[in-house]
Amino acid sequence: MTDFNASIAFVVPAAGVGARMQANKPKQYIQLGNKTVLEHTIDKLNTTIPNALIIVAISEDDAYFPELDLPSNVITVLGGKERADSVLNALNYLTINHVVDWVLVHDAARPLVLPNDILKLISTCQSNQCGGILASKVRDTIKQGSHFVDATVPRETLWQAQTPQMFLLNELTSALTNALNAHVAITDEASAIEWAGGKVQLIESRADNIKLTTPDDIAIAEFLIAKQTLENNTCE
Ligand SMILES: Nc1ccn([C@@H]2O[C@H](COP(=O)(O)OP(=O)(O)OP(=O)(O)O)[C@@H](O)[C@H]2O)c(=O)n1
Ligand SMILES: C[C@](O)(CO)[C@H](O)COP(=O)(O)O
Repeated sequence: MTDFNASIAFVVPAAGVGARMQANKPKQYIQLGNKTVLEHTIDKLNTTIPNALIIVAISEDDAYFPELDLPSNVITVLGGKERADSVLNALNYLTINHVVDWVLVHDAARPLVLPNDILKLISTCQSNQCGGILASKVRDTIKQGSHFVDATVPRETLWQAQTPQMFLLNELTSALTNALNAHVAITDEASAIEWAGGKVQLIESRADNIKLTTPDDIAIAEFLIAKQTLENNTCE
């Protein structure tokens, strides 16, 4: 039975180019207020579990990361061709170099996550001894089609997967390795666990834990980061 306070590490895939953002730099290095997207994201993880190991996967030609002011519990590994490859590189590093039970994978491009939601994910997964993901329930009517509607999809059981996604390190490493070797299309960690026949808990999160993807996401993120900063300062 894993100890309730089993060791935890974070993996942050941050090796993407951010093509859909159409910016002059990878989106994880866009400035939101006084910090970059990645610095905000790392701050949220450090606030959640102070001094937990944070493994950041960055691209080989990343000239921005060395300019950041980051704490000593942040370590980098090389990213890969796809997000899943970057995550697996980090998982393999963790497996070889550290004793970790649970790993939480969180997109660098999701700086708006709230530590309380991450803590809810951690406590639920550790209590139930089952991996899980933050997700938000679909609120709009969902249509399927390309240029015309083919069908309206019942939304009662539809969720939008977010991150962090939390699993036992050995379980996720094995599932992701096997899924990628089988050339399975993996867009999140849960997909690999599902493919391997594992269970994934859905833990409801806020809809504003968005992944910065296209230019219209920036204004939303700037507003929400400023709002969170104001609320944190008011609480102190
Ligand atoms: N080879 C890759 C691709 C993506 N990511 C990371 O995975 C997260 C989510 O991926 P996505 O939003 O798709 O980022 P990009 O791939 O950079 O975006 P785009 O598809 O628009 O290029 C991001 O933090 C991104 O940096 C990564 O570590 N390694
Ligand atoms: C992991 C993820 O953020 C969950 O919604 C999403 O799958 C990442 O997709 P992307 O195409 O790599 O941004």
